[in-house]
Amino acid sequence: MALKCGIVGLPNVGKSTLFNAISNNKAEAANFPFCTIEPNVGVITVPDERLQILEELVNPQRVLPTTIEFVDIAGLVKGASKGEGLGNQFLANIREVDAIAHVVRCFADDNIVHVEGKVDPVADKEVIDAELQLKDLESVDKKIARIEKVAKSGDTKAKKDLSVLQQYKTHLEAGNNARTLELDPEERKAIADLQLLTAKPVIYVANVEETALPDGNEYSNMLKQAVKGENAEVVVVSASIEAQIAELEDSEERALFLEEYGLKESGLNKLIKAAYNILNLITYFTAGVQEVRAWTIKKGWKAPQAAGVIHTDFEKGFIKAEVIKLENYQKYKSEVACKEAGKIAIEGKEYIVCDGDIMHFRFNV
Ligand SMILES: Nc1ncnc2c1ncn2[C@@H]1O[C@H](COP(=O)(O)OP(=O)(O)OP(=O)(O)O)[C@@H](O)[C@H]1O
Ligand SMILES: [Mg+2]
Repeated sequence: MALKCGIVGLPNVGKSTLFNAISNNKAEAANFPFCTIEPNVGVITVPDERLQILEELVNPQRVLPTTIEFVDIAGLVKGASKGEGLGNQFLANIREVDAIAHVVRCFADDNIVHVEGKVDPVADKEVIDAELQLKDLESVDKKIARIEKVAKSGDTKAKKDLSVLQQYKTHLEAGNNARTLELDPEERKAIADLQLLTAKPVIYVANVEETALPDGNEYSNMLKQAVKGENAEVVVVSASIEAQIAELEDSEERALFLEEYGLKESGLNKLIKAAYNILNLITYFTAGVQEVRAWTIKKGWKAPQAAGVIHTDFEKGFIKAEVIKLENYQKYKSEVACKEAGKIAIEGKEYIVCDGDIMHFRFNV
């Protein structure tokens, strides 16, 4: 389950700087399978301190963190929904991602050209939003046209869908993002096939100058204020600082560097955490002498579905799962000791996997 996060924003706001910082990390952490993919996609490992805990206890041959893909998408300009700039291609790229990291310029630096002539994070965000909303309106209108007749003929499902679509239309036309329309999940199914761009979860990345760290500046505060009602996260980073952090090989050096700027963690870490949070993702682990590994699943997934991310056979032939809680593993130090202490739970098909569970699946093929 490779999670994709698209980096979106106006031109020249720091998207590539951020992406390059992220890609550098990829070079440092080459420890994952299938690392060669298209150049505008960076696969990065998700930092997780629990992996170190397990590594010390299990002493495996290798440790494999889970990964996230970041996609550097071309800058968007006014009129993109009508094909300006890279227009449609760019929007198709966004369609494919699970979440959007919307980079907003929050640094004042006269040397860096701003496409709109002045730094105004709220207006900038609205330019991007408006383009995405126009594209979404197009999708909604198309579907309305498609089902209108059926609805008129009395088909109940089409009638219901039509009413939901019309609500989205009104909402989008009023300059709102689809994600802020409050409907129940059942109703929302009417737009599921449309993959609306403004329905995707979003993280706003307030790109500030380094002197504004760690808490941000007047611009990032304006942005935070403006997106309050959106159920979105705002992460304050300085892309230029991230690039410098990425160049440091040594983890101690990095820690010192972060401390210097009053940061507890890198912006990249903050971004990853925000993405996990907004996408409702959790991590479980497998731990054996050959390999300790982290796996990403959605909150609420049952054991067979969770097993399926390792291999489809695990899901199809699922028999049961043996589950150890991390705190028990830490306390008893080994699987054998956990077993003796009665701390391995045998779970069936209905078990809902929890964040941090150490799983061992039994299956037959
Ligand atoms: N936090 C920051 N403070 C100061 N300057 C920055 C900051 N972040 C980025 N910059 C500078 O802004 C300029 C534009 O950055 P970058 O090329 O990453 O933008 P972009 O969003 O990728 O643009 P495009 O959409 O055109 O590809 C660069 O000169 C970069 O060094
Ligand atoms: Mg760029």
